[in-house]
Amino acid sequence: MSQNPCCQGTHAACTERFEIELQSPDDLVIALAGNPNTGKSTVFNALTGMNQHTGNWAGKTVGSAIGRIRHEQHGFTLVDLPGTYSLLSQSADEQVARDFICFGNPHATLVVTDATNLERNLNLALQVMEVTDRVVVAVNLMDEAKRKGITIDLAGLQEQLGVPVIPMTARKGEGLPELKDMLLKIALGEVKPSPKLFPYSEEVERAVAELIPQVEPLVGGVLRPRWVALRLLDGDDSVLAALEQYTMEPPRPIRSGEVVIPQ
Ligand SMILES: Nc1nc2c(ncn2[C@@H]2O[C@H](COP(=O)(O)OP(=O)(O)OP(=O)(O)O)[C@@H](O)[C@H]2O)c(=O)[nH]1
Ligand SMILES: [Mg+2]
Repeated sequence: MSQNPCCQGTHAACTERFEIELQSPDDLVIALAGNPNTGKSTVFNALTGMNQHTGNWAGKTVGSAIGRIRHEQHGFTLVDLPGTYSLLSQSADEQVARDFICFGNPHATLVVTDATNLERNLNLALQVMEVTDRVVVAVNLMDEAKRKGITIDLAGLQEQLGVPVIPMTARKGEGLPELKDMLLKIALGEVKPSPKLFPYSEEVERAVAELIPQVEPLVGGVLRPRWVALRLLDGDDSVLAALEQYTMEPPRPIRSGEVVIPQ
């Protein structure tokens, strides 16, 4: 099974940093990201039913939900991240989403998008694709798009992004079986997406190329040097602090803050 390089120890050690307890060390961890109001929680609830609980991120007031499912004899732990427009760590929500995708070592990240607002939503998807290859884009609210007369070239989108695109109407459960199958294939490494990263201006690309050799020894093996170089050019060095925080010995997990929703 493919692992992120940050997972030098066990996979559980990675998720413990986020106070997420895996039921089994073989659990496949899936992160759910997306802009606010795109139906993330609807997808999450449709997948997990009531088999979920809320968790609090260490030292943060931001809540998240953690759910478990079984699919094709594999256990999945799903982490519903706060809705964000970007991963640029300008808010606590964005920082939580960024940190989990970067350091929580999910086996796959699902980006839920709104079919009626795709252009704006793809911004986050493109940012996630800069951090990890293991991405699925769900185009949700397909019923709303149809109602508004919006048609989406799904095959063209998939081709241009280089990652699997799954159309969904989560409210009616449409697209869920296809989504589960794709998440499993990516988590097991049977499908290896090749995100097509969009080049920045010549000037930015030149600066990135100059920075990469300096960034690589600091972050190589854990984060993508290109992505870190882009963050530093943005004036955001919080990613380096996060790197230090999450690559230290994991703290002993405290789970007393978790609220279990009765089944
Ligand atoms: N028509 C339609 N509505 C949907 C669909 N999926 C979700 N919704 C509705 O969209 C609204 C937002 O859904 P949520 O699941 O709460 O969205 P979210 O992304 O979790 O929202 P935040 O957590 O607030 O960012 C709700 O009213 C859902 O019922 C869908 O496929 N079709
Ligand atoms: Mg939600």
